[in-house]
Amino acid sequence: MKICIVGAGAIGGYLGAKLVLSGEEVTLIARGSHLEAIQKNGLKIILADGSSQVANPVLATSDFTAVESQDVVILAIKANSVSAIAPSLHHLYHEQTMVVTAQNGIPWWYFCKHGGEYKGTRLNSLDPDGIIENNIDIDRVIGCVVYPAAEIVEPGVIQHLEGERFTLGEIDGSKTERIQLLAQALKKAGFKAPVRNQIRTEIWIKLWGNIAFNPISALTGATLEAIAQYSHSRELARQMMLEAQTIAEKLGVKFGISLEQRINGAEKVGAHKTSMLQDIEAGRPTEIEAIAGAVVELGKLTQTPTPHIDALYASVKLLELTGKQRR
Ligand SMILES: NC(=O)C1=CN([C@@H]2O[C@H](COP(=O)(O)OP(=O)(O)OC[C@H]3O[C@@H](n4cnc5c(N)ncnc54)[C@H](OP(=O)(O)O)[C@@H]3O)[C@@H](O)[C@H]2O)C=CC1
Ligand SMILES: CC(C)(CO)C(=O)C(=O)O
Repeated sequence: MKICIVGAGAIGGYLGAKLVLSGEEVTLIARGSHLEAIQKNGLKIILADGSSQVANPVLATSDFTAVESQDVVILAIKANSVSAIAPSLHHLYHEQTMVVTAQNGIPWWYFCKHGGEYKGTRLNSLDPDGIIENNIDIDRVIGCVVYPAAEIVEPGVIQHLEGERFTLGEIDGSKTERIQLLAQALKKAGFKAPVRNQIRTEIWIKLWGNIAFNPISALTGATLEAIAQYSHSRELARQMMLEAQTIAEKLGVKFGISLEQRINGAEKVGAHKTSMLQDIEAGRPTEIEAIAGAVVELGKLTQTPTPHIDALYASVKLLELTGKQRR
């Protein structure tokens, strides 16, 4: 398959490198010193057991116009970067090209093909001007939930920490031939790629942890393990997660695991800095809108009070703002 990874960073780089090594025709879109290092030396992944491999893609570029049409485009840029690249994606399309959203948070397409009273609602926190919706035909979209944890440790080098699962789902829940082909390619590359008919449930289960742990870590500098083990921050996480659960249940989602199991799952990842904390430390914008802003918006839509999420959302937004002022 011809697969283009848009944003070959921590997750996209890990995914892309293993797909290259399994024999897929992979193009990587990256930029800056990371792109230069990939072009010069290939993309190196260091696996959790300390071993490493170098993958040489068909092409590594920052220029969307230099890429030929693809069977699969995997969006592995941060959720807050999608609107900037959406108008360039048409260069990568043929008629059947799939677009896989490999990101944390509520995706911009959440209410597309959804049914019920909120059918077709566009979330302003995610796609205020409709740029994404207008540039990514919804029939191309495949939902994806990212479970691995990884980091760019130096330009051209990705450290994989743990996790192999990329859960997939058509957004209307159907089991299509195209999604099975995609799942097969991911499995051949060594990933777990279950195909689910309720991808929004999977998205909420992942987000359940991110909505609490990512903002708390961004504000305090604490790791997942530390937040889960200190009783007051564990309780704060629980309150945020209860608010999110109430909203999700009003939208028809049924959580198959308990809140305590989800917190314990995050704790087991260990002394890991969340991606939001990594963004704050690097002075980058965060994914606060996809992870918390969208949930605040969904709270208003479903008339669900979200006082704990609101407080953390406001604080991370302020941190971003004052961070920018300091730079
Ligand atoms: N890292 C992790 O452990 C996990 C991440 N996730 C999720 O996965 C998604 C990807 O995160 P992650 O891999 O950490 O992010 P990274 O920042 O590591 O990777 C994204 C890459 O895309 C590049 N990029 C952004 N815009 C462009 C552009 N216009 N042209 C070329 N390159 C571009 C970035 O470059 P630059 O740095 O210059 O902006 C960066 O290298 C996020 O939604 C995240 O929440 C989910 C689970 C775990
Ligand atoms: C913490 C982790 C790896 C898993 O919950 C994550 O999703 C993030 O850092 O954003």
